[in-house]
Amino acid sequence: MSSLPAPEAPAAATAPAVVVRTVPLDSEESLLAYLPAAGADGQPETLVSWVRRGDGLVGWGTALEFSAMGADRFRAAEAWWRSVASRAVVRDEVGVPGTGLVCFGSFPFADDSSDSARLVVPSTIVGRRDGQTWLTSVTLEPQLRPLEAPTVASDPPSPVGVTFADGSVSPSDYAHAVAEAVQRISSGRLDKVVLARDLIATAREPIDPRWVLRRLAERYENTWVFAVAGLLGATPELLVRRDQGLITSRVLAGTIRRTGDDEADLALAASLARSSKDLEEHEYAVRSVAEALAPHSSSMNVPEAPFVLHLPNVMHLATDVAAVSADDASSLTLAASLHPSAAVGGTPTAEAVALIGELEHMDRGRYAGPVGWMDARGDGAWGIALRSGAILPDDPTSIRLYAGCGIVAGSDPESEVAESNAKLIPMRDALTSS
Ligand SMILES: C=C(O[C@@H]1C=C(C(=O)O)C=C[C@H]1O)C(=O)O
Repeated sequence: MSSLPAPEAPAAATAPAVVVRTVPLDSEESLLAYLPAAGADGQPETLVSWVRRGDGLVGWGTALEFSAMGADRFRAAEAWWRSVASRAVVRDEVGVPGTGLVCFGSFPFADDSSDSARLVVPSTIVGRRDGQTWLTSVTLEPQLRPLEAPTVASDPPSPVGVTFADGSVSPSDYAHAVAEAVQRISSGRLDKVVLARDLIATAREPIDPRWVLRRLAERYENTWVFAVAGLLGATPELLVRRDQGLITSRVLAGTIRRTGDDEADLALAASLARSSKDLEEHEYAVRSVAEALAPHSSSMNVPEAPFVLHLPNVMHLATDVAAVSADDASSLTLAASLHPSAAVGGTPTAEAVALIGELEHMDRGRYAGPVGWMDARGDGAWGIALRSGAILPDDPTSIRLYAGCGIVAGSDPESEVAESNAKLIPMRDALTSS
């Protein structure tokens, strides 16, 4: 009888035990102001952020990190996190979602991406929820140490001499891909596919992510401003949040560009809310989220009609789905079961993802994948990494920006190029304006 291969060592045996302490912090300072400048021991990619309207989490330093690739990346990350959480010694004097042990994560969109999923446990975290601020420290030392209050960092320098160049998909390549997708949709093989393109921005000096994050937070208050392992952005789309038994998701699909004239924009918002092309695109996205959450929920509220979400650059049809959690699936497990939603993949999912692989000619990396945070209880929030860019790992002066659009039977290639340009505005402006 041939012997079976030895089972893999359980991750719990390898994840080191961390000591975690959370204390209240008396502060009204903006969270992003705490992020330290990159230095010899603080490379820019160790900064993490998940901030909206002043609340959220920022962190720096790396106590632990994990990476995984391929189709198994979510499961591997979840297993690692459980092992870390089970071995952690935690003293939490605040006790709300986001205190105690917390990781930040970012996942590639595609199973075959050459990029890897990352989970990071920062050594210092400053968080705020409903005006209550706290400080968390994570160490590998067996002793609890007294915590030092974090200091407000100096203002980050603005990027200098930024130029933009086509990435792997030029606007005309993109228009061709959209036209081809419309044909495939007309031939009945699928209903919707989301196609994306990229742009490379290059500065004269390494880009300070803190500059970008501050600009995004100032201008895009209806978004979550995120940073994980060099991926930065301001996403208006919440894939899923689990907060003490309540599950929520903000689904976006259906977009119109803003003109800058408030009255004209109101008329456009009304036309978006009536547009059958956009309502159809939106319906696919809402349905994909409701179906994926159903097995984990005891009751769910899906509003019948979307509202219009106003951002400075675009307006979207939006639906907030709410559900009561029926099992102990963590926020990451929920995010994994929702990914890729029809907002960034298409309908049906398998056909759409295959068509993206065929027509897009680009590795999305972690763009359009889940990005967010999770605590030791599994509560957390995961956005879809949109309106974002990834600092090139081997060239910190450059960042690859991405934008995509949902394509349905009625889509027009030139309008989709224009829509993708509008979706690039937040990151372009954050890199160029003073
Ligand atoms: C794919 C992106 O955005 C998604 C596509 C949308 C659309 O096509 O209407 C709207 C919001 C997002 O779900 C992006 O910003 O890159």
